[in-house]
Amino acid sequence: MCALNYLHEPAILANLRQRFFAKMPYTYTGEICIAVNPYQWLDIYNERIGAKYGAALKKSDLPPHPYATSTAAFRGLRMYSKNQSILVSGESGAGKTETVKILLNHLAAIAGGEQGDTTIDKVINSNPLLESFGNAKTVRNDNSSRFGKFTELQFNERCHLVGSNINTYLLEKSRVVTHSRGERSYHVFYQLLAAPESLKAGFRLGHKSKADLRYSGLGQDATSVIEGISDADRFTRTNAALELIELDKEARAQLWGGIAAVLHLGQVTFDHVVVDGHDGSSVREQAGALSAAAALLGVGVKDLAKKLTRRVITARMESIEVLLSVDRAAEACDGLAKEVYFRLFDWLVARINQSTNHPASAARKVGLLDIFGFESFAVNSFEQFCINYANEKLQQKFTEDVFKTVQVEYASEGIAWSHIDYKDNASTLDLLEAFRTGMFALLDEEGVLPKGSEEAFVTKATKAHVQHASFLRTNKGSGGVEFTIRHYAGDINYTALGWLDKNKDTIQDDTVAMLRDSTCTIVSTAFTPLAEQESVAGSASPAGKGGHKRKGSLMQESQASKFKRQLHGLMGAINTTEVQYVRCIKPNKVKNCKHVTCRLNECGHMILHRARTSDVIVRCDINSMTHKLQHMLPTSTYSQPIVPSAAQLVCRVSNVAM
Ligand SMILES: Nc1ncnc2c1ncn2[C@@H]1O[C@H](COP(=O)(O)OP(=O)(O)OP(=O)(O)O)[C@@H](O)[C@H]1O
Repeated sequence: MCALNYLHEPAILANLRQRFFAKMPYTYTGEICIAVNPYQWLDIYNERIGAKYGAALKKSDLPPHPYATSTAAFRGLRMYSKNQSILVSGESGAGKTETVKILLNHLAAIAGGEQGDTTIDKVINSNPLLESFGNAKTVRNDNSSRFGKFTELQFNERCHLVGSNINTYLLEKSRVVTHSRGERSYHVFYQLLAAPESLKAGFRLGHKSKADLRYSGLGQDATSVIEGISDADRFTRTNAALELIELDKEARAQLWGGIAAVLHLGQVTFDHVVVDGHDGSSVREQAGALSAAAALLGVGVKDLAKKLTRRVITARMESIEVLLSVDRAAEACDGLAKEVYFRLFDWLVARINQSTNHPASAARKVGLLDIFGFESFAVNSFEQFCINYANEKLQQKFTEDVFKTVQVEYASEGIAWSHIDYKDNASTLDLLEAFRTGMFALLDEEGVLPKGSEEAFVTKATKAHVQHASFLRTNKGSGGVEFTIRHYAGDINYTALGWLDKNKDTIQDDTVAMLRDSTCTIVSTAFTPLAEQESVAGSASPAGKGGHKRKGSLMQESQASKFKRQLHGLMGAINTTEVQYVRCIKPNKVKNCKHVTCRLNECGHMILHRARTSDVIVRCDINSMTHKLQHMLPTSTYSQPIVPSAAQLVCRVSNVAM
């Protein structure tokens, strides 16, 4: 990119586009590797090519490739004993997860393992295993990771790969109970339902298919099948991977039992009842869904029914039971299903770590970050707020690394340089995370008030930040719960509806206690606070060696505080390392290799546009538009501007040779 005659947006786009069609998906911008998802498996990932990159003396000797990034990280490790991180970013479907796998496989190949050690196999196979539990089909990606992941690869003194430790972030809980049309829930549900009938019968799912069950059957149509993937085959693969991380038959049965229990919870329905003159609800136990869920979770059926239809409120040392309406009971049931799934996922991550994490032999580390990109939807909720906060943090790190350090270095070495103007997002971050007055703190504060509301949260935030350049109150609709944050990548309008509940998002303490006392070891461990697990580390307890922290609900940490804490931990870990960047770009929305439609936004971020095959939509500065288009596409004709605005212009360019 740096070798281009004109380094401006259209030239960057044209370069990437040309290379994409020439089957060269990778391009360097300085040290950064830009990866345009090729949407076809090119013959550029194999041992021979990997070895060539591993042995290359100079990066420029070979075409751009993520292998060069992993090689640079490995060299930093071996020659300078410096821990490394590779941060892979991009929007959903841009290719982050596949890129991380390419990097991981290459690092494993060039480092090698100790003779007879099966750790490398476990480390590599833990990826598809986690994908089964944490990935789902979405409209944007057939295998979309619904969580963030930081994998620390551990190397010994001889730089052999000896272990790994995974930290995960923000699993999308809501997907367990609902998903949009054309999407699916987590892969494991479909894998279990495609398992042999004899096995399914053991989980009381005999002759049940995905369409028969509420959680897996939502929005069923032709798109709920993933092209080229057999759920039955994947079930076998997932089981083999569970075996590889040393989960015995009993533990595997318990884990699948937990997944089946979630599906059964989705089938539980409630009837209206009157108890002592008060309205309440009771479980309609026709199809045996509740008893199946209770048996698989290892709890009493009466106890479970009670937890779903009543709530215990403690005030001034006194506990009273409140009956739940049919709607509230159904919500409690969905809440339980989400929490069980979330805790099982967390348990699995810890179990993988138990099998692969060898901190005592880890002299050095390479961290691989695969985290959700910036999100902007028609309605942006709490999840987008957290995700975009994470992206602000990473952007700050990126800015510091790329611009600040270069400037400081140049100045200290007395090299003449012209001032580089870049957007510093420190004040936006302050708005979000400041102690007491930051948006997260205000949300937490509102959440503990007896009569707290989202409207009051937005009103308080407006009062506190009315002067802040990155905060805008949006006064339209939604009962005063809208506000806008001026992020580095653009303005995002948030709707705070339901945020107080989402921020708590825990089930009742007495329900946690019931599951902690489960006769099923995995369920019981999953609901036991980490500190307690450590003192009773048993065969199904992953706490012994895992670096994964799990908190008991009794600690009542809000989701926002937990995510903030995790993110600070992540940034702390990254800050102690030398960082390499891979920026992934999605070339089109139709997930194919013959199409590219993209634009850069004001901050230089690639954004998609739906367009006809022969169209390219270009967004650029109004003043230099003509010059840029002519430079970029000299043989094409372009139409009159279709969306003029003060600062920008979007126009459609036709007749572009493919
Ligand atoms: N290097 C590659 N070669 C060929 N196809 C690829 C490559 N990278 C990604 N793909 C294709 O793109 C799809 C989406 O990639 P991937 O799952 O890595 O995206 P992602 O950025 O991790 O998305 P999400 O944020 O939704 O998890 C893959 O399932 C695969 O079909």
